[in-house]
Amino acid sequence: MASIPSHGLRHLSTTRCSFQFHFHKFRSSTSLAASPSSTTSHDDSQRAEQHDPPSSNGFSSKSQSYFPKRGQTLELVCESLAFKGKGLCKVSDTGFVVMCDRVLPGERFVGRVTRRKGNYAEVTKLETLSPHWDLVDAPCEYASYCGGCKTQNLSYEAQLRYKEQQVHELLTHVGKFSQKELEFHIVMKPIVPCEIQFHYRNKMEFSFGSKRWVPKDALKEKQEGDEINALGLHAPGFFDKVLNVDKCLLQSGPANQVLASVQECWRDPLLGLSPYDVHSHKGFLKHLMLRTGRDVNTGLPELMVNFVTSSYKPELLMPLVEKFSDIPEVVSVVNNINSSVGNTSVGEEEHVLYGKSSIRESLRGLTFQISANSFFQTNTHQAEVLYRLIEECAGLKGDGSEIVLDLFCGTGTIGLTLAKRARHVYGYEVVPQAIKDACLNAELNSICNATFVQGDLNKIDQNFGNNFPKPDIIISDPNRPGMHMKLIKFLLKIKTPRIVYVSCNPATCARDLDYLCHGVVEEGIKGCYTLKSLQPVDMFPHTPHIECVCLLELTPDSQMGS
Ligand SMILES: C[S@@+](CC[C@H](N)C(=O)[O-])C[C@H]1O[C@@H](n2cnc3c(N)ncnc32)[C@H](O)[C@@H]1O
Repeated sequence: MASIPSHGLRHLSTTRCSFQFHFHKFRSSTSLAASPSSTTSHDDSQRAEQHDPPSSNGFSSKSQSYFPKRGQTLELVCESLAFKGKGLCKVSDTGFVVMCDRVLPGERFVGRVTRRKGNYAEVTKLETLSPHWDLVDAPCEYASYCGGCKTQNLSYEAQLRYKEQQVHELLTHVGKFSQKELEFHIVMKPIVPCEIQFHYRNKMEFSFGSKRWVPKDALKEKQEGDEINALGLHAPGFFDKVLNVDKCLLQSGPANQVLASVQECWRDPLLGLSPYDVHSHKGFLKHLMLRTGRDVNTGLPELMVNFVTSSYKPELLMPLVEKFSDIPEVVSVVNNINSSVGNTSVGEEEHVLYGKSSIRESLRGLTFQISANSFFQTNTHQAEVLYRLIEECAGLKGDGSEIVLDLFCGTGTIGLTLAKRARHVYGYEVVPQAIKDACLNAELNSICNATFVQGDLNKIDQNFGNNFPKPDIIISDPNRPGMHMKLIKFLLKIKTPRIVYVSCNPATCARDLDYLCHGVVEEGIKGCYTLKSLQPVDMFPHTPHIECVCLLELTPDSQMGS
């Protein structure tokens, strides 16, 4: 990711196109001292992020007087899946809540208490005594220890059921919505499944590592002379250990072909390649990023291969490139140079080694250009579904009279898909490169009624809103921490007729919906929106992630005084 500027919104002078891009500047508050509101926001965000089970979640006074000791072993049954896909269990007799990674509902197991966290404890699974309900065979050989797909051996129907249940519980406990407000399946809709449950990811990033992580079960099979370095995915909880992976069932077929051909040869001593070591900071190869797009004319897949290395030595990479050059889908090979000790995939320079510098993808009838580091929805198939839902919720009249404010706009994809029915779209985003891409995407699709502004939405002040007309519809699509209290207060003040809140974290989503609908009680600020619908969408099968599209409308009485 590009570095996030530490101050407020800035001008971008790029006006590559003859379009009407005005790069406004809105003043940001310079004082970042924690105000009561920001403290509230932060505390709540932490609670919502961690999803500490609140007291209304079945915690009896009996359970509060009991606390298991660190190191103690307990026999437990997983009751349901909670936030981040952790199994929620209760200690028999006391009802005390413990959370455990990698256990699934119905599974009886022995766990060891590892740490206390607020009013619950975390345990690590030692042994399964009897398996969970809805057991299926996980098709991927790495599923039981790779950090990516935690629920591959849970039937897909059960995965959906638990995701839906989780959203409902968060809305009740964190969002404080009553059953009446939620009117289950009227306001809160059944989750939209993903039709494609494998090969849905258009981007995967593999790491090269000098320390191969071998799961305990596989240790006994380990042979003398086994490789110690690896190309694959980081072992859960380790920044320096890599699980060697020959293929990943979440990425496309051509991407797996490239991964296999790199795996076949990168360790050949004749090539002189070495994995980067995160401790000694020596070595050359850092990451292999594979992105799959589409030739928008033929509809056929096209692939970008991005090698992230610690220095620029193309002569070392070219023999690798030759190994997969016969894969027809590969249309672009780039090399990002990241010479810093940090291990991110964004380089300070980028060189094209073969073919084009970017690939393309189409979404909702528009064409988007994707370069190595630009943000694009990771599941293209389901993004089509998600964006259709957003469009439906936005409910634009289509007569070109309405103003859309697209907050956290990334590369402008949501705003641009709405632009043809709007008078004007204003997009706000913190990453400068994303703003550049948004302008480029507008140009590519001949969209002239869009303005993209770079700036930090966590640092807005009372002047925010002075540089654009009052919006008729606001789209807000923040990343996992949700919206800052300053933005919540702006939304409560501006009283826009409709907000479409798109969230990738149901915990912070529930918190923000509570503020918008019920108010910021600690500060005596009233809520002014009504939750009209909340639609969970499964964008990432086999993982704990849940996306939600929420429609909020201004509560009729609140319009007065706006
Ligand atoms: C979930 S993505 C949504 C992107 C876009 N709406 C889309 O659908 O492709 C969240 C976006 O918010 C941006 N972002 C994160 N924090 C921000 C902040 N404080 N101010 C403005 N933008 C921010 C991220 O860079 C990212 O592009």
